[in-house]
Amino acid sequence: MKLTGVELRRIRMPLVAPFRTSFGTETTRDVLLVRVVTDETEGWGECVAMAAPLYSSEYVWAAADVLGRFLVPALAALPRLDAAAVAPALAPFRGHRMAKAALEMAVLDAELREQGRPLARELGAVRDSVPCGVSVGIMDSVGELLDTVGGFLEAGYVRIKLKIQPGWDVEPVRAVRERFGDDVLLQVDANTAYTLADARTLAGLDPFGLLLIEQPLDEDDVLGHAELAKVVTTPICLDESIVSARAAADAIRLGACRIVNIKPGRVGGYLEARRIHDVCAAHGVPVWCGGMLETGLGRAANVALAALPGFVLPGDTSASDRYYRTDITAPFVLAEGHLPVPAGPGLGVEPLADELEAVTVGSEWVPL
Ligand SMILES: CSCC[C@@H](NC(=O)CCC(=O)O)C(=O)O
Ligand SMILES: [Mg+2]
Repeated sequence: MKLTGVELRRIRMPLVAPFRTSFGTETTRDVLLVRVVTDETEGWGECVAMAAPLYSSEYVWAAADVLGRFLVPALAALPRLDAAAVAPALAPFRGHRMAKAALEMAVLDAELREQGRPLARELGAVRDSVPCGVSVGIMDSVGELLDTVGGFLEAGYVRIKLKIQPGWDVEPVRAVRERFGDDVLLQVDANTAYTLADARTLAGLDPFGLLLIEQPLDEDDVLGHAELAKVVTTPICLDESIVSARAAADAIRLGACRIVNIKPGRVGGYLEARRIHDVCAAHGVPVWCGGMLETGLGRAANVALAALPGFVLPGDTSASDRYYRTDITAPFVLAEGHLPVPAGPGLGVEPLADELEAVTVGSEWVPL
């Protein structure tokens, strides 16, 4: 393939309801899309960076800048373009994994479309549908939380994840257990809101049979998670800390986690995500696919990834209507708690022109 054009497109997608975590409340998703045009076809990538650097150091304006100023020109200089060449070409530029992931995703989509191959098959999928969990934000009251959880269980979600923070942890978990019973698959996500001094509080979650406690401590505190794992019996799962296959191997060997949340955007792309899957499988560590409120483009790729053999826990791969009234692709609709793995070439989905235009707030072609 020869790169002939790259479009950076900004869209704004209002959420159906505010989504509150320990680091803030999201009401509208500010998304950067990357469209790669080659001499043969085109492909789409989605950057998962948030509007502000609150989940990680990346944010959407910085991603757009580093793509336009450094990453796309580095790709344009390649004599031959394919997805495997992207990460090595971008390696000299430090960090910016979410920006790099979006560009690699677009090149991968274009390459696979040209070859007529589905992403799921390219990654090594073994399933044609995946069981879906759902992430539930921090609420103003336990009553509101119980109504929300009840609605998602009604909708068929097979696993509930509750966002927690100091002061909103044991009580909401206890209330969900008391209302919906012990059989509901239940886990929590702290988004780094605790410190080792909170070990006792976190151990207070142990009686509730949670699948895992996700990223209780700071992204950099791998040894702290290993210490915490000696006090808390619920398995520790890492998200923000796992930025690469090497980070996954180190965290597992240090005893910092027994489960890994894989997010392709966080780790630099779907090819690195597969490497993390393989490292975890080699260590007998279960993985699941995390989410960053993706549109149908990222959702399609995440569902394909979640179909790999090591993804044995339901992921945050919820239906389009969990966050959006109207998606920019054909919506992902939950059927008996599952989403179908796209079977078409590349991502298997593409933006719907009218829906995409309706949410577009900016577009620029990067000079090659
Ligand atoms: C705005 S919060 C994004 C990061 C968060 N993601 C989720 O909770 C799942 C979001 C989704 O369903 O896409 C996480 O730390 O796992
Ligand atoms: Mg998380």
